[in-house]
Amino acid sequence: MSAGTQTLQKNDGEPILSVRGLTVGFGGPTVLENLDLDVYRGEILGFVGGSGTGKSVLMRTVLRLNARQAGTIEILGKDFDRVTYGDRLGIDMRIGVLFQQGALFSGLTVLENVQVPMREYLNLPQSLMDDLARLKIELVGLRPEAADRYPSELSGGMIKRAALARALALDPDLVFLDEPTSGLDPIGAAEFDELIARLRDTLGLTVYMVTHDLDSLHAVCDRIAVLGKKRVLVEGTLDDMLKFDDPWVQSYFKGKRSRAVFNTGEDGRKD
Ligand SMILES: Nc1ncnc2c1ncn2[C@@H]1O[C@H](COP(=O)(O)OP(=O)(O)OP(=O)(O)O)[C@@H](O)[C@H]1O
Repeated sequence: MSAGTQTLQKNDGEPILSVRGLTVGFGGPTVLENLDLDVYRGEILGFVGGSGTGKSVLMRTVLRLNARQAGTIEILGKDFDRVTYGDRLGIDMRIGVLFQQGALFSGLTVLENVQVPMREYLNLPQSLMDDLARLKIELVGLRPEAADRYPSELSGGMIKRAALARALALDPDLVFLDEPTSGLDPIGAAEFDELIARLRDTLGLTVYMVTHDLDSLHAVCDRIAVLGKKRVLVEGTLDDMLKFDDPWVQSYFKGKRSRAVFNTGEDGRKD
């Protein structure tokens, strides 16, 4: 770990993702600098930070969609810089992603959307892909009829569920969720949180969730990581956040809204 990141809660589990000394920029000032982060197998990690701090850049870099200037990324036990083409394919198949707006293909039905990763990576008969896709659709709590609908015919909550079904198409070990509850009403958001927790428990998923949603952090996240000053300022439990001496972290976790969600007093203690 570089000196800048504080890990207040020691976690003896196995990291499924380990980032060290990561620096990313786009020609101007760097967006991320000397960033360290660990995500442990089986956990739900909530990733927070102010707007524009680089949460999406980090996620995209870990997904190899952005270049990096420095640093190492080890994912599912493989160092990015030392992987063969075959390793990369293997890694990609074990990672699922839910982008912020769902990013479904508008010209494809839900069933066809869920089958996109299957077509890309597997060579299966159509009837088997149909069965598998219907299973995933059921798994995320959509009714069977939703399979034949187009994205424009779905509500916001159904789009998120369909996108999650697609992210789960290849039975991944690790899923990245970019603000999964944004745009959902509080009931829809709470149901989605429950779904994430259930999938983690039943499928043994590891979940990396970028979120602004205090309810989600409280309800389902085992640990939280905070991005600020171009790096992960602190990783740990909610209690660790409440104790961490940084103005942004303090106002985020001890502000009026947080106090209502986390049931803490102004001093951060549980009421
Ligand atoms: N491809 C790119 N080229 C140039 N600058 C970029 C690129 N992608 C992101 N940035 C810049 O990186 C910074 C971080 O952006 P990013 O989208 O990661 O923030 P964020 O933390 O996800 O914000 P939000 O919570 O608002 O979504 C921003 O200043 C953005 O303009």
